[in-house]
Amino acid sequence: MTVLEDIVAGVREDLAAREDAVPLEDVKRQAEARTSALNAVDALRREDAVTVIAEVKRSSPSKGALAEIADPAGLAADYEAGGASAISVLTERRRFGGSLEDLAGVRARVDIPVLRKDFVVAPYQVWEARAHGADMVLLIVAALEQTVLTSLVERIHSLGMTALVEAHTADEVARAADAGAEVIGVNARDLHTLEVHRGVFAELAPLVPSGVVTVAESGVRGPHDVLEYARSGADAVLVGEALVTQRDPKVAVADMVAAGAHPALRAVRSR
Ligand SMILES: O=P(O)(O)OC[C@@H](O)[C@@H](O)c1c[nH]c2ccccc12
Repeated sequence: MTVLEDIVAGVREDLAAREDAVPLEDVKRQAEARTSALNAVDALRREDAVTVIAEVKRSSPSKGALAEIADPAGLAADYEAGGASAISVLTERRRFGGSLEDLAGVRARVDIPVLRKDFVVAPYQVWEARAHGADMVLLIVAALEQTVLTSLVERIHSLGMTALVEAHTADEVARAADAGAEVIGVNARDLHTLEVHRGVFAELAPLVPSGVVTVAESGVRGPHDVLEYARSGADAVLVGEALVTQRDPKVAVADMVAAGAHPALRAVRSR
């Protein structure tokens, strides 16, 4: 069993328990009571700069515990103040220490789009995301059959949200595009082995259809990596570990945002 398969098995067990506890009809009612989702595509695509999606993540399967994060909403507010364009909230419990409460708390605190970062395999989780205020939902191509992927993208879009569809190979980029993704993430981390190869982004970014927002995920250590991903064609970068482990996350985000707005990038981005 790969790491990804192991995580998804745990997610399915937790999902079954929630489905028993809260009927889908109730989740739908909560989702419908929410104000409309924010437009994540507009927030992430900027003519003149690479945008930063800052992540709330307590631990990870590769590194174990990263940060306590007693106040996820406060951390997200710091990210927003530092200039982040969106917030990613891990809601997976077993390996990442997250929850849907974290998501709702962050949503209540910031005015920028919020991503539910989890291993979404069923429509129930998409309704849950909206019920807890998500504007964006992550879908991992490697974890989903194509028909399921396509129907989840449609469900996310029909609820007014944006799907961030994550790929790690050329074939997965093609599948993400075929599924109707408006935002495609290239994850430098292989979720089967957890190895990070930053070069994967530069290799795959040219395969993302024009007009689709391109997100570079994982492995950003600081502003220089933001610049590097930007030069390789990223519209946005998604950063977790390098932010949650900083003493001053607001300053850390601001430094990355500044790197993404570097004047030298304008020439690259206008090509
Ligand atoms: O902490 P990093 O290396 O900055 O990575 C952030 C993000 O890309 C990573 O958390 C991630 C990317 N895809 C995922 C899928 C599930 C869980 C987590 C992830």
